[in-house]
Amino acid sequence: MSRMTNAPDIPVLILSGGLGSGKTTLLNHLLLERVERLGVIINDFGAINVDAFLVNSHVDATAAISGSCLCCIEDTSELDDALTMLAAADLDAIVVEASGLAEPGPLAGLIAGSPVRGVTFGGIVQLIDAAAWHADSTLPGRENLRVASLLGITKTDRLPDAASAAELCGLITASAPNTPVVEITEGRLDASLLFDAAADQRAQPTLAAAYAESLGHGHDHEHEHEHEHEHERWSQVTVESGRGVDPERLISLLEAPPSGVYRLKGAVRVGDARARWVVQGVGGWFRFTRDRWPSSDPRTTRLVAIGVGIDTEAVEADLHAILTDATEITPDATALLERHSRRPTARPEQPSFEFETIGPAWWPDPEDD
Ligand SMILES: Nc1nc2c(ncn2[C@@H]2O[C@H](COP(=O)(O)OP(=O)(O)OP(=O)(O)O)[C@@H](O)[C@H]2O)c(=O)[nH]1
Repeated sequence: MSRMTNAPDIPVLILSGGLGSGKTTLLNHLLLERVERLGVIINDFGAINVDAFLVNSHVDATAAISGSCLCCIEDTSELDDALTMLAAADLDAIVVEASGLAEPGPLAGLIAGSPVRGVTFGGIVQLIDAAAWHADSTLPGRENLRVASLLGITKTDRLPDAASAAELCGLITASAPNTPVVEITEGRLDASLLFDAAADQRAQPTLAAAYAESLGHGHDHEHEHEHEHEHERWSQVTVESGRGVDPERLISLLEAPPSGVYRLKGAVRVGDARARWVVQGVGGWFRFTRDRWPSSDPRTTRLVAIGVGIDTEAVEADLHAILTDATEITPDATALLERHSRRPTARPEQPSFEFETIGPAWWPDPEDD
């Protein structure tokens, strides 16, 4: 349905947070709840937009921008086109899922200064991965925290105790005293908090407007990038194939990812099985869940590995080495898959299984946990 001409501007919310911090999980939760008519723009750093394939099919309207972080695109026409397309749809809100390497401030500046009619900047929800913080004590920079309208701490279930969660919350609040902080487990956020943040954002001038001003957005499409890009150190390797994967080799890759690889994600086919196997590796953990291929997808295996200082040729060879043309799955392989996976469940008390990897030095020493 197209939008009435006198309808209010659609708020555009930015969902940001480090690699694997839980953005897609939260977005899928919002889409499943179906409390609002949502449009989404999914930005992924990889050449293949794996996230676009992992976002729930209940989305009302969607656009994907791949291959770079939105915060550092020089030509904003792809973003403007996506916003123009979504602005014409009958939506309550648009969520931009930023890549895990994007900087929220400049991205907010892009949205706040966008010349597209019918949309308005609706705030930033910034996720902080408690497990990543516990592993290496790093937090997003103060500016990244302060520009957010809502801060969400994810994966507190992986912290050793409640005191660690309180310590993390205290550190965040010290950096951004005026920003509400909530815990979000397995993506379960009360959607009204998100949309209230958007409403507040519209009611008052924000840091985003200052970013828009400093970037010169709204005046022309080409702009200088003065902010430092943390992600220049990161590289990615993708594989996309009509072939399936060998379960044993896949599990071995997840258990011991190539050196420097922090994030490994995608969806794979195993033999001729009709199930889709979603692969999620973050830091020292991996998850492996079975769901269904969307009807629009011809069961294509897609994997992306992202890391620092990785030997991209070697990683590409490692990803290709798990592919196979075999259509039969042996009983042993089936048992292996079953042992490592759980069907996704709507019941919060039954989260899907997670496994700790025996990965390289990047990973926290299990003894430290
Ligand atoms: N234990 C635990 N795992 C979580 C939680 N939220 C998300 N995860 C898992 O974290 C992994 C990464 O989640 P995603 O939602 O894909 O993270 P993302 O931020 O979209 O990842 P990128 O787009 O690659 O940056 C998945 O295996 C999720 O199931 C949580 O609260 N607790």
